[in-house]
Amino acid sequence: MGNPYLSPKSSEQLRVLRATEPEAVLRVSNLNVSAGDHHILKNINLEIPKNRITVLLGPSGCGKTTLLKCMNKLTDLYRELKVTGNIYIDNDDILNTTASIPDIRQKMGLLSQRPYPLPVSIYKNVAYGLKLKGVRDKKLVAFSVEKHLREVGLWEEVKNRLNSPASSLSIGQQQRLCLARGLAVKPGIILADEPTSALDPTSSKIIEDLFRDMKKHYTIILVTHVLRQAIRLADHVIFMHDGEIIEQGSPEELFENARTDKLRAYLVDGN
Ligand SMILES: Nc1ncnc2c1ncn2[C@@H]1O[C@H](COP(=O)(O)OP(=O)(O)OP(=O)(O)O)[C@@H](O)[C@H]1O
Repeated sequence: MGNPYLSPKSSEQLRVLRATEPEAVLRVSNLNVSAGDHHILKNINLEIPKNRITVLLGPSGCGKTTLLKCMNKLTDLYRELKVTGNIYIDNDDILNTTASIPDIRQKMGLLSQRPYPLPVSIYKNVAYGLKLKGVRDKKLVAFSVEKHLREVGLWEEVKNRLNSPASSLSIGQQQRLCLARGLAVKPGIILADEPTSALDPTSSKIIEDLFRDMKKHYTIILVTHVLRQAIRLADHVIFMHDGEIIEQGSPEELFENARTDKLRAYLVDGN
């Protein structure tokens, strides 16, 4: 029996909505991060839907990168950071698990603001990811290198110079090479921290188009403070301010029907 307060139509709409809602691949529960007296992340609770682009949006210093760092345990590198709470990936709480850090990180590809290719050839950059996965068969490595370079739209541009140093590529190409390297370890989730901020408009568009295409196979969590990029790409939006989640939901809910003054102000002037 349906809820008597809902009209039959909205009850049906809800049923359809629930049936089509993607499952969550990552769940954050009561996450707090502090450095001394500075409470950087304040009781964060969220779910990341599978095969969607989730955009973490908010003014500079609100904690977006720190949240991303918690998700692949990069916070372990900063002894001054105290992290408490739970982050569930595949029902395993990565903040309180016995799984090794490499095992956890293999589930996630990380794309940072600037590309950091390894100081080796284009080929070896992608092969490195496969090596990490334990792939030794040379034919299989060659097949996979091509596959992942194709996946990021780089194959045609580099197929005749695979042994050239990665540093000989343009910054936009290097960013796609880093993405290919990350994809080679078969992550389910891509963490992207302002991945187009160092790129020219053409290279940025290539990355944006890739993300739209990649969400068929991957879950993407994208940090950006470029509002137009968020509007172009987001399926799900999390708006943060001063270490807190202020609003989260669909782009329509946040961009067209903001409920809080903080989000409304941000949408007007980005602050
Ligand atoms: N290791 C650290 N030690 C002390 N403070 C830190 C540390 N890491 C981050 N912070 C502080 O936490 C706050 C959030 O930083 P964070 O980089 O997560 O913000 P952000 O929203 O990603 O900012 P931006 O958009 O400018 O990159 C900032 O005030 C920052 O100075």
